[in-house]
Amino acid sequence: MPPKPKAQKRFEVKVPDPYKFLRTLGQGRFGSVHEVSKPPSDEHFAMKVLPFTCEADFKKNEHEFSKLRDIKHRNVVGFVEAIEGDNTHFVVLELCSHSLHDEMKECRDLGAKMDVVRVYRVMKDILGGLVYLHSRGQIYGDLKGPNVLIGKDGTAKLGCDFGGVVGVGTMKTSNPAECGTMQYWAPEFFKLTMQSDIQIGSSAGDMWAFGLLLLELLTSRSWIVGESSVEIERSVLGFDIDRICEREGIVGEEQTLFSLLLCKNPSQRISSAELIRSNRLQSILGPETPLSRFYAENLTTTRQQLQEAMQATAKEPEALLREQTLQTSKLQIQSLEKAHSSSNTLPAVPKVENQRPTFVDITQDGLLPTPSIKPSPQADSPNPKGGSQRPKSMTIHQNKPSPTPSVTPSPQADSPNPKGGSQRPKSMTIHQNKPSPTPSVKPSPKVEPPIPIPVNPKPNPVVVHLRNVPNPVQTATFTQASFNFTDPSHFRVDNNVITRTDVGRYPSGTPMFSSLFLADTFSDGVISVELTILSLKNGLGGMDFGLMDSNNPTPKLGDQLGGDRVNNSVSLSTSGSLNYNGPTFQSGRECHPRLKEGDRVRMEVDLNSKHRTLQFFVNDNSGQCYMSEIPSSVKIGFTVSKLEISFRIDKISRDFQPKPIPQGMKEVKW
Ligand SMILES: Nc1ncnc2c1ncn2[C@@H]1O[C@H](COP(=O)(O)OP(=O)(O)OP(=O)(O)O)[C@@H](O)[C@H]1O
Repeated sequence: MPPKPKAQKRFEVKVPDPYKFLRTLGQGRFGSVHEVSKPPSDEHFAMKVLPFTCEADFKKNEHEFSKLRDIKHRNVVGFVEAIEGDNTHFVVLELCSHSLHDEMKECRDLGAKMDVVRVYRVMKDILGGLVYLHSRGQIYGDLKGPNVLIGKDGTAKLGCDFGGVVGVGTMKTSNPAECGTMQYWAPEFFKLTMQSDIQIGSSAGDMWAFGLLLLELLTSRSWIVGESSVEIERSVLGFDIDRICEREGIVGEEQTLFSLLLCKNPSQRISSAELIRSNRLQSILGPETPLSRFYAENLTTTRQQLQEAMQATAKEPEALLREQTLQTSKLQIQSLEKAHSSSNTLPAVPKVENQRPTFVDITQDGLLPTPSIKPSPQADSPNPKGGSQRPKSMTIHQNKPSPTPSVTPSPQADSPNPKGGSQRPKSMTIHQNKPSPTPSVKPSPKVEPPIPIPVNPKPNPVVVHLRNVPNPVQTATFTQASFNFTDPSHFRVDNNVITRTDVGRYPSGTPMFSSLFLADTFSDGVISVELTILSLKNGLGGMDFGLMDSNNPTPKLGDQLGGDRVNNSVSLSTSGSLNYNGPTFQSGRECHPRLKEGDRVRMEVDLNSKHRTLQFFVNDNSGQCYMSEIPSSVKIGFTVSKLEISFRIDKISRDFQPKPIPQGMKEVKW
């Protein structure tokens, strides 16, 4: 039995009246931060508890508060009051939802980059705060991700940092460690550290840090590295923005912006006022429309907000949203099709021998009366192009032993179920239909009448009326309809292509993971699910493909298959790592190279073998490890990040001969 984790003690922090302690938000270098309420009002605040040990510290704090009292700007965290306690200052501040660093970390954990529109939106807010401070002759002095807080409405704000710098004056100290964060120091500051009473920080220094932060957000990595101050100094002085732009493919207006921000000569560096006047950020963002503003601000999609945003463009909201997702996924599919048909790399259409597909009722959560389905004559006809072209529509059929004498059922398909109880059909395969002409997608931004939800006119696909689904998806053409969506509003399902549809529709900080599962529970047999990654939006999207113990509750928004909130689950993530959260430990293990667009991923689950194994194949290649002793009853599913991704489920098969585990392959025990 693994040792039980110790129950976490809950510490109540004593806060001055009339405030009431609610919870601890975090710990900084100079004190802790807590969420507090102020009864009888419903308002919540952040309270920084700053202990002081000497008169000098006390005076320094008081001096800083006096300056902060005058600062009122939507892009600077609001200062409410400071209360003096026993050797402690309690500083009451506007409560924010999280820090920019949290957002960056969320993306990095996924191996993804932050959405570019979001990056520029945040940077515009930060610039607003800097312009305000600089225009008052003040500097910020410690600009970095953890010091940028995100308000409840998604607005970025400069945090009030207490220590060597407070964002309200020049920093004069004999201890460089107190002066902001060395990694964000402008090159000119390093020349000063030899002096005993150094002055670090200037408005030009803020702009250097601004450029560095922008670069970090766009490229999802830190460019100034080093453990010691000597190493950091070497890294800053050797920093070459032209080379970085070349390496990262940063061109045009963006490159110009970086060269103006990250130029080593502070007198040539663009000032905050010049930058905001030049409208460079705006030109990179592109012309704003009410809708783009709406998306960019990542506001919660309430129907009212959406309609307000739509009124100006006089479009029907659902149609626009639908149109947008449709066009994106169609364009993605088209371009992939082109690439695939020219490179001939797509897998051949699975050919089902000895079995004649029949059709079973398909319902979603038992809600749907199944439309009558007739087998299409195309379903079994060979692909005239030899399987190299992606057919335009696919269906999952479930095969039953056919009464037709000419059809010999597969021996596995009819073999008695050793465990007796299961009524499931023995084999389930997705068949691909003949190519049909690709619907032409007009790239024109012109407003079209509402695009009807695509209901394939051919008899094969089953139309699933998703219930209780907020826009944009009310109906989806989906065949393996027994997909049980955790929250279907996050996905569009179109001919087995699953696309995350809610990109950019949530306030920042909203958990980004959403899951969907095959409704079947698998308790025996050999099961394989194969999918193709159609779009990772240049590496931005992320997905976890795997299984969990069928006794698990359905994961909630924010839970990630294989992640720390879904016990007894395992997944292969698009980073290529096998993530496992089991009864004894949690781990991530390198299994495959990072997945890319076009990759075919197959999960093979063998519940019949003695050790119940699980293997992932990418483009038919085995990974570095496999899993054994997986639960005896599992649910198969996906967790998709909030970032854009789409993938196509190509095949679900049962009861075939599993691939043997290669000799010497690393075993990961459940
Ligand atoms: N106004 C606020 N609203 C919500 N959370 C806050 C607020 N201010 C700070 N926090 C959170 O409290 C934690 C501690 O913040 P604090 O500013 O004290 O330190 P820090 O910025 O993390 O580190 P350092 O002290 O090195 O600057 C962080 O997680 C921060 O995001």
